Amino acid sequence: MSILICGGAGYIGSHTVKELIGNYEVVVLDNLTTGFPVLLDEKATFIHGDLGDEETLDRVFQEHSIEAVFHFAANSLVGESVAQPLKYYENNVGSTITLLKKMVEYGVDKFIFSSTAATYGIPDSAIITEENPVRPINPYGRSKLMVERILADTAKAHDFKYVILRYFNAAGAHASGEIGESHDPESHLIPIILQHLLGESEKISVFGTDYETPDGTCIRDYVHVTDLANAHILAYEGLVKGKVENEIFNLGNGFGYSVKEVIGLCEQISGKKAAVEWTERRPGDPAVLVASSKKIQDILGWTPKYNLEEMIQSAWAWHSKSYNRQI
Ligand SMILES: O=c1ccn([C@@H]2O[C@H](COP(=O)(O)OP(=O)(O)O[C@H]3O[C@H](CO)[C@H](O)[C@H](O)[C@H]3O)[C@@H](O)[C@H]2O)c(=O)[nH]1
Repeated sequence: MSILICGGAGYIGSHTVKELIGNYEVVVLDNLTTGFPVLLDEKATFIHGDLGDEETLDRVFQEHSIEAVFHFAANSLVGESVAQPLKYYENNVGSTITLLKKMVEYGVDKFIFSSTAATYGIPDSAIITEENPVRPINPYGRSKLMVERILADTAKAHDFKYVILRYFNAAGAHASGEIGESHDPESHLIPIILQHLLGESEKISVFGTDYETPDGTCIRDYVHVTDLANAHILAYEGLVKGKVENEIFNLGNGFGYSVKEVIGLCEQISGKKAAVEWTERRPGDPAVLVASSKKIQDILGWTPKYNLEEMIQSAWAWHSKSYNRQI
């Protein structure tokens, strides 16, 4: 039996494939629009295709004995989702419906879904639990929340069970140094800072300095991508063993760092100084997002192993090695 990884050539998907290989057969489905061939693991079977395409899915489910699906494939940029909402609803919601229809048709009943802290919107408590109200403030968050609702309905109607993982800010690179975080164009804070420190850009921009936070910049909860990857495997094994069914879990380290603090740590680890431009707020950004991950710790025994310094160290090792490579 194999696990199907939709989006296995992307950042979090590729790190999860690395953790699965050796213990599980892995099939990766990716259309390579935001993923990179260089992140693909040669020990996994790769299918280049779109999960919104029924014929591709027929082929995947007919040719492979799929036991479960981990679904990472999505557009995930808050700013872009505000400018191009229909792209987000079409890809993140529409294509997922096609995938779910085919899973039901072929009797594949286990689903691990990549959701996001963006479903909470502007939280009314400093630390966010799964009980917090979900009021997303951008189309990206709304698209993920819509899928969460669709999963609940699907599980009521069909032989189908799921775990939803709401990630906070994924960061860091694999310990092997073989894979790491990259987007094209780069959009995420830590790679933007590290690429700048490697001389790829003249300056970095900090979006907003007037938030209600101690230093005025946004606070986020960063969680190592390998810790996220391991949470998927625990969730899947929990479904198999009947320990969990149709649950939602936050994934974060429980500590908030401001944009200024992240820049400071990157400077410290790289030994280089950043040129910073202080600019306007970016639409769709809440001031503070920090997770309580107590629920997944209690139920599945997940504990994050890496702190922010280690995330940046691993990311710096990967970027220093690979920034010249066309990825
Ligand atoms: O050049 C930059 C890039 C980012 N930021 C700031 O740095 C923080 C982190 O920004 P990222 O773009 O790295 O991450 P987000 O918090 O916007 O988004 C992340 O968390 C979200 C959940 O809140 C979603 O899951 C999303 O996919 C994921 O990338 C934000 O305050 C952002 O405004 C800057 O100041 N300058």
